[in-house]
Amino acid sequence: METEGLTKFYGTRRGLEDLTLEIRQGEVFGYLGPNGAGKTTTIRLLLDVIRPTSGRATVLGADTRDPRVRARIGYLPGELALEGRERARDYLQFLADVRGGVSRGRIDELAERLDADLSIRMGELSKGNKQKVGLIQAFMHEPELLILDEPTSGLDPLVQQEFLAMVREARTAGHTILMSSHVLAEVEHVADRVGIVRAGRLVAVEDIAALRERAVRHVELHFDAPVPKESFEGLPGVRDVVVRGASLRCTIDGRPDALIKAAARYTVVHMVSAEPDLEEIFLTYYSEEEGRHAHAGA
Ligand SMILES: Nc1ncnc2c1ncn2[C@@H]1O[C@H](COP(=O)(O)OP(=O)(O)OP(=O)(O)O)[C@@H](O)[C@H]1O
Repeated sequence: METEGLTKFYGTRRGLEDLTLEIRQGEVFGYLGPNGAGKTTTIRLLLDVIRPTSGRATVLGADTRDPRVRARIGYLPGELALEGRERARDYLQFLADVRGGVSRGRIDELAERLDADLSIRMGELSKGNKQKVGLIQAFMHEPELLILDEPTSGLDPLVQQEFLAMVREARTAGHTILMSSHVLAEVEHVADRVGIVRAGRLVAVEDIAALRERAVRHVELHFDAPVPKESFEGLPGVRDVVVRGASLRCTIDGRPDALIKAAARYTVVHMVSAEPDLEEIFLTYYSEEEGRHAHAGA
């Protein structure tokens, strides 16, 4: 998937401006931004639901306007309009018959994995069940490209885990996944890269692994005897050092290497290291001036 200078104005209102982005085959790309940032606008442009004011986009090697490309995409819209008296299973079966390419038993298999009740009438589905039906129709034909707008909204944590497993399986099959969210935590365990969009502009594209390496980490070390604070002060990437007797607390920016090597001179009896807080770095993108973090060659 590739866009070049992709721009959409709704009258004078900016939806998306000058998006140049490439998403590689077989990668999971997290598309992040607060409400109104332009995520849905981007997705609608990729699906040719709306047409750009300027710029261009290709998906699966074809122009977005090529009608043949749509069948190779699985799409979960942000707001699903599922209504009526038809039962969810009949609706999904109808879609499967129209689209083709859905193997026998696939709908039931996905429903079981997501714990979806397909006997319910569409108009009576809860928000969570609606989302599950939306996911089933997006995944059922095992599309080469999955475009998922806020896929985890309304799902409980267990179902979210199952959904992430489905995303990983799609990646293993060589498929490409673009998923939007306004929360990094929803995508960080599965995405290879994230793009951050704000007020209609892409402000950063980051490798999740690189982001994790730069992330802030809070660490606690317990020794078998009191340690001198001086041994730990001024170490590269180590700050906020507090020593109380045989315990040390500090914050690490990025790699813990210098701290580990300094600690190795003493006897460490216990260590606590919190998960790196990616959210902390991520939020700085929102408070920075627009464009300051712009990376070329996304
Ligand atoms: N049909 C429309 N007519 C006019 N303005 C629109 C339209 N759709 C979106 N916009 C505007 O374009 C901007 C981007 O909206 P978009 O829906 O793409 O954001 P988003 O990142 O998907 O946010 P959300 O998470 O709230 O869906 C917003 O300022 C929005 O008000």
